[in-house]
Amino acid sequence: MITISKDFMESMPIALILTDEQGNIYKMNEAAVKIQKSMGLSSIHSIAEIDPKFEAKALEGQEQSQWTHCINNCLIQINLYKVRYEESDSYYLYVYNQLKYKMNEMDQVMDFIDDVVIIFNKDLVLEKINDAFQRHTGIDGKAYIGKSIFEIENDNMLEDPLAPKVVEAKEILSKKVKYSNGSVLTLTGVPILTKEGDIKKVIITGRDITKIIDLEEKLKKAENQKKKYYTKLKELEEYLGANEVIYSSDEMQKILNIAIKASKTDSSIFIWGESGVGKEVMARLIHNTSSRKDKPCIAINCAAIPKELLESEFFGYEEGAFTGARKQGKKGLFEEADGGTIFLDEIGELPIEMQSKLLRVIQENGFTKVGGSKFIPVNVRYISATNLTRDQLLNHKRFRQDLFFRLGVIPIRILPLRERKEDIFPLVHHFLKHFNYKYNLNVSISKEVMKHLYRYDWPGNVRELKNIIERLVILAETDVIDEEEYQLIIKFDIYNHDTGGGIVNDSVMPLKEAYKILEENMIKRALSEHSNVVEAAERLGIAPSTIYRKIKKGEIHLK
Ligand SMILES: Nc1ncnc2c1ncn2[C@@H]1O[C@H](COP(=O)(O)OP(=O)(O)OP(=O)(O)O)[C@@H](O)[C@H]1O
Repeated sequence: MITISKDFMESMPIALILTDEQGNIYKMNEAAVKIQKSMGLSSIHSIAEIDPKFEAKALEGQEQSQWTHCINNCLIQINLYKVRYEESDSYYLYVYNQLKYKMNEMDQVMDFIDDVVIIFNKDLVLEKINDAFQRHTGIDGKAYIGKSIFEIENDNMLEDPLAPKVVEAKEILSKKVKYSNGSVLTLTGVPILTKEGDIKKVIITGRDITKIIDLEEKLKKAENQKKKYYTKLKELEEYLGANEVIYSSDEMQKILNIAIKASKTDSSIFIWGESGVGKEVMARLIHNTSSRKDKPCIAINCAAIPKELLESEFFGYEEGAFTGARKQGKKGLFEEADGGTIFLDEIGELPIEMQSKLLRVIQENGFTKVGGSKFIPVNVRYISATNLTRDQLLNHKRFRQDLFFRLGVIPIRILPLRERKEDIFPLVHHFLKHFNYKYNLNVSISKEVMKHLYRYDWPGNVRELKNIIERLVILAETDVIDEEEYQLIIKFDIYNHDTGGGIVNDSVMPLKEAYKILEENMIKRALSEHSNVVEAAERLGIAPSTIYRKIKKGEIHLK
């Protein structure tokens, strides 16, 4: 152990600090006081106040060691010795040697960058490394400045290091490195060559991709989950029969036989039937059993689209076709349905001008967009539906015969529910299962209630039955609905389920309810006095789509 004197301490131009084993400062020379002041510290008592890391070195009992560190942008080399001072007990002597190297503007800029920058000289001695390295990896890279890459051990940064490979290959190389703090960086090493083609420097840049990897993993998990949910959904669909046509009557069996046969061809199909009998359900079944099942089935409610928008909705429009048009133009429903099926619901409400245009599309197997001149070929199967009678549709000159013959190659008539009462029983069970599952309940109905449902006329057909079952499931107070509870729940219905259709409105009731009844009455009267919804709506001063919406929502029951 060397012995140092007071004179030696004072005469040395480099900073010297003496501490005891715990790092408590015993003596500092003038140069050390300068460093202390430059750090903005008025007085220091422990070496840990300069940097806790130094104290750790002494505590490790290192007798002699050397390391470099950055203080105030200056690179300091520190030597630690165990010494005897003036013949007294042993002390630790910290010798601070400020290296010539001083952080310049470039280094400060480097420290601002979020990506890692590491620079090695031609001999692979670490010249510069920015703060980002420590931020991302938790490793104090600056402590290794001045050391050769081969001297630096014990951290992942240099395990199988990239720089020697770049020197060898003299080309840009990349690799992914995982650090002990869990971060993953992609490092890219670029060789800087002299004119002669020798290595001058190696610059390594690194980007923290931990978040990207996390996201990738999350995405993978989400994809797997999506697959699982999709399978579950399919199972559920099967369980709940979401796409199923429920029936047990011979009449419905015959209708289905025709529909399935028809689905194997590309012929147009025309479905007749009262509102809510299941025309759309049938159309989807035909599409799903046809060879077009993997292509879209686009349903268009001809009465719900405002007259002025029909053409652009059907065929789309070109850029700038009219004021208010979308800049990039728009695909029409026909283009969307290409290869698949178009279901033209409420076809009887299609204005006469659109009927001519539709006829042309069917004849030419293609169309031009609004404002366009290019012919767009289209291959679709047409399924049309109406709740008008044949007489209402054809005998009032509202529908073109030629179009009807084109659309109605195969006619299918779905009977109202009251004419196929055997279907009521399976439908009730199907909807009970469906809504019990949906609302997580376990409601069933008594035999007496089933008798009521069977006796009832169902002017709103399957849609009305579905609505009633949903209401029973939601409002039931007990698990098995008996007659008394049924009457209570049904009491507020605008239809009297026992008589099969009379309006109950002879008692005082909330005005909202009364208004609903009046509204339904008026709409029904208008519909019975006019041959189609458009005329009825005109008379009532409302849009045809409002009537259709109310029918769909079960607010209007048609008989
Ligand atoms: N046979 C059936 N099996 C299962 N659900 C059915 C059946 N028939 C109809 N539904 C259900 O009843 C409701 C009405 O059916 P859909 O919309 O197909 O009737 P629609 O005749 O097309 O009515 P609208 O003429 O008002 O358009 C839908 O919720 C449908 O799922």
